[in-house]
Amino acid sequence: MKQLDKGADPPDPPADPLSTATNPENGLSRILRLLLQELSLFYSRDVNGVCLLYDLLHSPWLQALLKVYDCLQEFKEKKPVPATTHAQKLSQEVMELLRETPNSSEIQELRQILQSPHYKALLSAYDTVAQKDFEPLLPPLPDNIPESEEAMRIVCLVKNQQPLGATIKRHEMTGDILVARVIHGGLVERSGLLYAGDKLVEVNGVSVEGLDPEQVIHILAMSRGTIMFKVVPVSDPPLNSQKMVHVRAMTDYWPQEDPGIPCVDAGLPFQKGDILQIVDQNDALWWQARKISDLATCAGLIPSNHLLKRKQREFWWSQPNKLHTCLKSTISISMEEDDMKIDEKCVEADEETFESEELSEDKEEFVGYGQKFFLAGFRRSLRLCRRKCHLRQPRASVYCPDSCCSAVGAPYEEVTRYQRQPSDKHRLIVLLGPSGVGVNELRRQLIEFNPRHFQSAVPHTTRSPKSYEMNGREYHYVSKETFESLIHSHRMLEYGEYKGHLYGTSVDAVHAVLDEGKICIMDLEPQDIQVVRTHELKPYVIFIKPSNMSCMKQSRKNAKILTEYFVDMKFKDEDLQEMEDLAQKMETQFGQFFDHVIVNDHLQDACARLLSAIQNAQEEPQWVPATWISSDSMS
Ligand SMILES: Nc1ncnc2c1ncn2[C@@H]1O[C@H](COP(=O)(O)OP(=O)(O)OP(=O)(O)O)[C@@H](O)[C@H]1O
Repeated sequence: MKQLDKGADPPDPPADPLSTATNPENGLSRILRLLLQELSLFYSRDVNGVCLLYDLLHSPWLQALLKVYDCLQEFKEKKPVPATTHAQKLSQEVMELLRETPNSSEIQELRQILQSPHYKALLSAYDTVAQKDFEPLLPPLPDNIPESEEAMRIVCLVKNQQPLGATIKRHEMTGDILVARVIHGGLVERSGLLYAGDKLVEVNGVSVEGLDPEQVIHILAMSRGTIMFKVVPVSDPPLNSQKMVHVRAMTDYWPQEDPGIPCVDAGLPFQKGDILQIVDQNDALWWQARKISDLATCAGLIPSNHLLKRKQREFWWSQPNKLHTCLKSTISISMEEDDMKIDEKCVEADEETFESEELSEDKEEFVGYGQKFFLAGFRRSLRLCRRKCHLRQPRASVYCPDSCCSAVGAPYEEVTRYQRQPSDKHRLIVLLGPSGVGVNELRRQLIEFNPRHFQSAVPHTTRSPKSYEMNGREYHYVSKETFESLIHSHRMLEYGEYKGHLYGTSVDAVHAVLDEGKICIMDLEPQDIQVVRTHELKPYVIFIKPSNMSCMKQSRKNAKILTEYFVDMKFKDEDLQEMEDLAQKMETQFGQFFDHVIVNDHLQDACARLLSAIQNAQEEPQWVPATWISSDSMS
């Protein structure tokens, strides 16, 4: 922005070239001009910020914007009528005249413009609007309408490629065919002519009395062009005064596989994690919703919260062999298998050897921005402990607080848009993925890339510090009693036991990073996601996924899997296959919690995508559980 010298006289406000077009008494441009005059008095006195404000208000773009606004206001007030209702005819006349005029480059250009299909279409649209020629042509009313049919309404709809957007049903007692529901955004709803509850009497002159709904649907399906309905209107058309609600689907739903749906074609399939806009909850069983990724389409039917919960429960009980989240996670099973597959020829080393071998001090420390930084939270014991997460029995209560049935959980989670303000703490970044996919590698790369911006929380342990370690640097060294009291007071976000010692990350350790204004990057097992999903931490969960097998074989040629043994081993094909299987299980079981998915193929590409995802999470509006925001306003 151009700054003026302080103390200098401000330039005169520019002449208003559009003043004849705007109302000089009410226009915003005029108010702006007066404001500029006022400000010019302060300008010479160099009052703080006035120069900046003056320059802003003086900027040509703002002035132009306000003039456009004034013109639109004036246009609105004038309620303009079309200058002509026959623009196409006028254009043809001009073409005739041009033919008689001596040729020049301008005339040629004008002729080209008038003949271009876009221009012709524009004039045709203009004429249609000017002549108000867009109402459907209604057939004449029949002459011999009996007295008793006075309450009937004749509705004509012009069918296009899309479905009509309404469902019908037969009244259980009277056998009447009724409009069951009108789909939001569909042809029927947009026409405003038919309502849920209207009784169909005739369709295209055919009486529907005694017909099955399927037969009526067949008549409708066979109809082309205009369809005429004779209906007895419902006495009180339902008013849609409902608030629009957004939810995250916590489960998949396939209408084709649901025998209970009233109309399969009207069903909206969705997958866990999809954000849905619920536009109608009038029906206790079937709601209407759109996917946020596809708001232009008309709404579809989805089971209500109550109904879907019932379906989930029935599904679960009918499939006793299917793994249930509250019984045992798929992850812990694979971990056990993993343990059993370890090569027996390897010689186990003691923990001390691991600690000093795997992360010698030069790996934990690095210099960036002329400063020494320490990498906490990458120790082997802690990572191996995470793998043994199934030892953490008490965590099951998070999934199954009341009974096994409640573990099915709410099928929809209400969400709202959240935009982090610059003064807010950063959102916690959670990385998760199958073991060996590269979560720690990516986390390390991020921190090394910008240690002043990214940091891991310092974990807690009950093991005693080694001679070269410092309390609060590698770990917070605490007694078993202290650790357990942190667990019982719900201060541990994740924890586990490894070789007789407890390891874990506390919520306070995460806050310590966030309080420094940094972004805390956390590596988590998926079953702990629920614990970190709080309004205080507002975690953004990024799932790190392996790429396809051939790409993995290529990229992991020199990579090593972390093992419980002294030597880390190279990836074998079975390891990569296991990683892929585990990734799939994680997506199936926890995909609803993932805010973003990154395929870790080429390390540098994956890092770049991770950086951009984190930036978006902190700076762009995101869908978060509505409870996070309401608890913000309450606090
Ligand atoms: N994109 C990649 N290309 C090549 N090698 C990679 C890539 N990502 C990670 N690696 C390597 O793969 C190995 C395993 O990665 P990492 O230690 O980060 O796994 P992890 O997901 O943290 O699992 P765990 O915690 O079980 O060790 C490491 O040697 C790492 O350098």
